[in-house]
Amino acid sequence: MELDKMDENDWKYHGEGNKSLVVSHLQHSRVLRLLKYPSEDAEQSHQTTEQAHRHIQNIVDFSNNIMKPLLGEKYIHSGEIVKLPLDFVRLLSLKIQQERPELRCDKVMDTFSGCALCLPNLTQFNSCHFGDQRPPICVEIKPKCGFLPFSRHFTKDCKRKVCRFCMHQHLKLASGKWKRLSRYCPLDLFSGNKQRMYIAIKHLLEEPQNNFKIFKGGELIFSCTDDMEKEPDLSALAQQLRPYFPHASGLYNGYQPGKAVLNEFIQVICSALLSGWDCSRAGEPRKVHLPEGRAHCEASPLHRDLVRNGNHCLPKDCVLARILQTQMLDSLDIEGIYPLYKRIEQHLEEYPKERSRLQIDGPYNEGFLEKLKNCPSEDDGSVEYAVGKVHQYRAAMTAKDCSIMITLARCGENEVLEPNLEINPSKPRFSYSVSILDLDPKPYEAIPYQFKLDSKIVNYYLRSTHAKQELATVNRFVEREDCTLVFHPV
Ligand SMILES: O=P(O)(O)O[C@@H]1[C@@H](OP(=O)(O)O)[C@H](OP(=O)(O)O)[C@H](O)[C@H](OP(=O)(O)O)[C@H]1OP(=O)(O)O
Ligand SMILES: Nc1ncnc2c1ncn2[C@@H]1O[C@H](COP(=O)(O)OP(=O)(O)OP(=O)(O)O)[C@@H](O)[C@H]1O
Repeated sequence: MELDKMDENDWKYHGEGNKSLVVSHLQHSRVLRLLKYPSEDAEQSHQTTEQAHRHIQNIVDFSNNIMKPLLGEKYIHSGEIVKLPLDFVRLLSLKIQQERPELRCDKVMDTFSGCALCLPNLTQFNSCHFGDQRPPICVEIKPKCGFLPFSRHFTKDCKRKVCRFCMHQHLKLASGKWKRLSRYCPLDLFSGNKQRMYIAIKHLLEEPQNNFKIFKGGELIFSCTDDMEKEPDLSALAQQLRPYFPHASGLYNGYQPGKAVLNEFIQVICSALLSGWDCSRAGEPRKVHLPEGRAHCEASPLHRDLVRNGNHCLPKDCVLARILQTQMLDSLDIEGIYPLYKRIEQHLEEYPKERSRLQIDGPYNEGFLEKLKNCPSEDDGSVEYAVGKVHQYRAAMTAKDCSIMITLARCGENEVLEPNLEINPSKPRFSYSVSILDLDPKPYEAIPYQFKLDSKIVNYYLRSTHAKQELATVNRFVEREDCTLVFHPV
């Protein structure tokens, strides 16, 4: 990429989240990830070139030096900072504006600094591939938090029974963020149990929200649409996927072939999520077990027996296990972290110069990782303990908000693959690559906001489920009253 010859016509809109916007190159397998600002005060709130550069450098450092050792080198592409010509960025911003989804237009792309992150396009296969004409399929999953927290600091018991994602759904529905409740439960996806994982992915397909996307040849073909009332078109998706599962189309003698295609597709995703074990090592892969009682969410629509009696563990090196273990660095929950945050704030009031020694705002280097890893297991009342726990919490928060990209390519019929590239020898042959993206550090200053949000989510969940229970009781009572009238004629 020649930075002095950048042409906006070589790039197209690819996607965006809350904090960044991504464009992809038309020929090369690269993307640019640019920062975003709230549109109402973009002129005032934008960062100087130097600040934006520092911000993106922090993202790269956090990804490289903190998240990579925790999640595993092979899953992570941290990218490199590039300085783009401002004319190019402004023209690019104008070019892509009409393609942006309405729900993201409360923010504008950074056209002031010229700084961006250049990354491989993970929706495409980077190695030249495999004699098959079909373009690669890429599945993006934002799995969210996969365990029930445990902490003696809880003020509400329901946090031990219902996971944060399922509780949050009620608040999101009430605030109008989404129009339907998702039946997806992260604890099912992270269970390692194939039946539970299958159903979790099925629920993501039925209601993708911002947790599930599919790309074909780098183009988005399935996600939540701007018209949130509209249900996802699974028949159209099956049609798109049919060429990858020719065998499935013939199943059931043509009866509901779309279902057979989606069924096989889900199984391939499950296999990729559970893969990662080095086949060359002898013996069975080591497993990660969640402590009993922390892997079952009472709000999951799955049948209790399936959840309680199945086999629930993850192969140790699979992407889900690595993400889950990092999420579980949050061992105190926000209710335990908030008092430690206040301890740090008090300390910094007295000794403001300590901010840099304690690496509150970075740098995200070996020193930061040491503080995170060597945090004492018991609270000795020190600021060092508080800082270690807060650093752990922040890495865990990043892992709770990251996304997994699984890129799949069909192998040509006579292809000979390296053994760890093949998913399931008895099924259609796919090679795959699994990556983790969006590993930005979560700001230390956001802890008070997270504390308030947590209590809002829990209180709203309790109110809305109690209201429903009361309504159900009243309905039952009214039904009984109806019966009384029938059986006691006047
Ligand atoms: O708080 P949550 O769980 O709602 O997560 C936020 C996400 O909402 P979600 O629930 O996934 O729809 C939210 O995603 P959306 O903008 O809703 O797609 C962001 O990822 C946000 O992170 P950041 O502030 O941009 O760094 C996320 O905030 P963090 O809590 O990870 O900082
Ligand atoms: N390297 C990549 N290759 C291909 N697509 C990418 C890449 N990085 C990001 N994307 C796409 O761009 C979208 C937005 O990127 P990203 O999730 O990093 O944004 P964000 O603003 O940080 O998200 P969040 O809302 O979680 O804070 C992703 O959902 C993904 O579809």
